[in-house]
Amino acid sequence: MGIVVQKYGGSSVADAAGIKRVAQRVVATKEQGHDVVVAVSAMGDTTDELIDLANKVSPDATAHAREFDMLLTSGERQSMALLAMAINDVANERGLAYEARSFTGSQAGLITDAQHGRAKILSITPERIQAAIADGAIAIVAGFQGVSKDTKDITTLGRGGTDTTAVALAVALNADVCEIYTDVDGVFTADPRIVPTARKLSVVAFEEMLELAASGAKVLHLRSVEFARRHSLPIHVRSSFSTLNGTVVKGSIDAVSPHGELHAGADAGMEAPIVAAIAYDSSQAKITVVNAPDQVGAAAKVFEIIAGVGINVDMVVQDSAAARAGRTDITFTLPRQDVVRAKKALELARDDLGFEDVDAKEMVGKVSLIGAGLRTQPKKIADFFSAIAQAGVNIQMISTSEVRVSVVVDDDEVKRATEAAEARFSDVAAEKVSYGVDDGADTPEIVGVAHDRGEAKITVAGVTDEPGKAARIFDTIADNGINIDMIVQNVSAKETGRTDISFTLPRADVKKARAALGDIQAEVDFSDPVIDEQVGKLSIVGAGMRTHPGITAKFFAALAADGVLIRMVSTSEIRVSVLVNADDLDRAVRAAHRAFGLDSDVEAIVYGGTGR
Ligand SMILES: Nc1ncnc2c1ncn2[C@@H]1O[C@H](COP(=O)(O)OP(=O)(O)O)[C@@H](O)[C@H]1O
Ligand SMILES: N[C@@H](CC(=O)OP(=O)(O)O)C(=O)O
Repeated sequence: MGIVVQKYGGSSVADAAGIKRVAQRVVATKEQGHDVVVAVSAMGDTTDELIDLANKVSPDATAHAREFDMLLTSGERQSMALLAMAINDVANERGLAYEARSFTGSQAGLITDAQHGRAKILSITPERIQAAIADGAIAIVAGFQGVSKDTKDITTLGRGGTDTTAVALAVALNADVCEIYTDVDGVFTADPRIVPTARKLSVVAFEEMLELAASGAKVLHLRSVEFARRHSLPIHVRSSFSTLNGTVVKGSIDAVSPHGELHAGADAGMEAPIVAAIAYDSSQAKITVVNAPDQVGAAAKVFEIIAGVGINVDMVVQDSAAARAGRTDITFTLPRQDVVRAKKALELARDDLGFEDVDAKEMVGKVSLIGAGLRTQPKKIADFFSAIAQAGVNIQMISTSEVRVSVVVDDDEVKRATEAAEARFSDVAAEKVSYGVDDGADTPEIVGVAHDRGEAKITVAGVTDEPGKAARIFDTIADNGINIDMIVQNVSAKETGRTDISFTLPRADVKKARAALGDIQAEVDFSDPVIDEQVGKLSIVGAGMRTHPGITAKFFAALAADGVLIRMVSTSEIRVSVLVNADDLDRAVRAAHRAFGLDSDVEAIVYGGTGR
């Protein structure tokens, strides 16, 4: 039989009893005749405790990047050695003729770049693991760490990175399957700690799992899903505390995947971002509801009206404009043939909704960069914006996802923008995409709800609305190694010719972003950035939203009914994300889950972990 790679998270090896339980499981797999390789995380909350300790010793501990990584990797050294001992005890007791051997990431051949705290895997040379397997041994590999190709220093892949270690090893060793063992029975329709009535999903497509992971469902590390998708390796997420089958992550939501291969060039590194295609679509229109009251339920009403006339919206952006307290603009794109009907329906409701105007632009188009690993490597996104800016094309709207970055531009500029992007990414070709994929009647509206408490929002207000400004801002952010998440560029304040650009980013990067923006403030010319750290992000995800109209309306109405104010909206093809006040987040997650009929009658079991 073939190789099985298993990953055990911190919650599965939280104490001595947990380690012994996992050892039994590993041996049981070996006894079934498989070669077994295990990636293991640090015990329980050890990594958090090490971080707390470092912060007590040194006020700016992360600034000592090399030593910080050296410290954190010690957590995995403990658990790998202890697990190997426990397995060897089980083997001795049973008179089995094999042993377990532990290896650090470096010994396992995990070669990374030199970015401490967020190193990317460049290659894996697993000779020692292969030799151990050839000896009949069980190899235990320390999670979330490697060694830099250039500096030879020890690096970490980022929090939660052991999932990525496991998947990368599975790919390098040509394993049959990668099993991720955790403290819940699989991937659920929402975090079972927040929504006890969440249901376990039996299968999830890669793109849906990417969006869930990118939106905060920490059951899988985002990069592990990206890795598995590139190499078509199924991941089985299951509990180490039960014998139930879990969730298999596999397959694509598209019968036809984006053309171009999802493989990077030879030396690009195993996690290098890939641009598979530039896609364009000139059949779009755009509507802005100008100066709507910024209050609970306003966005819901807009999309209820649109859904009421059977129109399916595509991109949606909303941001509470910093300059006009109490007012907001809501912009969305829709098929061109529906624009007159949508405008009429909205105008009939003007008094009820209290907005100032409906601004309809019939002739817009969308240009998209499609690929892999885009969000965790922001340089490609910045490159895309700058190619379009250099062609003199103004970006009117932006939406980003794990697998796609889209911009809306004037219809007569679609060609120029597409050609510029194609030239920048010269090894890919452009394709016209058609929407309205036939998913079949039984596709669920959404597969799940995810939330994220780790983000902050920055608004750069008063930016001159001309080509190149967004590119310059995001270039600077990318140069500082900050991954941006939601990006909303408002089309507001027509009279001033200035626009607001808001984005969300990991809260831990706020300081760095503030400094980076300070450096270009005079040159790009914008007001002081407004920073809000008391926010939470809520996302609904599912391929079904491409074909079921009214998903946005239903989502927003559920939030409004629970009194949740929507602070910012951004969408991708298969996700709608909103930013809400941090205090509203848990309530909002439950309201959305209920509204889409995802609640189950039985309570989900959380076997361990502290949820930290
Ligand atoms: N959609 C989801 N499905 C399952 N678990 C989720 C989901 N979203 C968030 N989680 C959380 O992910 C946790 C498992 O991830 P993590 O704490 O990193 O575990 P481990 O210690 O195994 O690495 C679960 O306990 C659960 O609270
Ligand atoms: N111990 C590391 C790596 C990891 O992947 O942990 P876990 O599998 O317990 O989420 C962390 O806490 O980030």
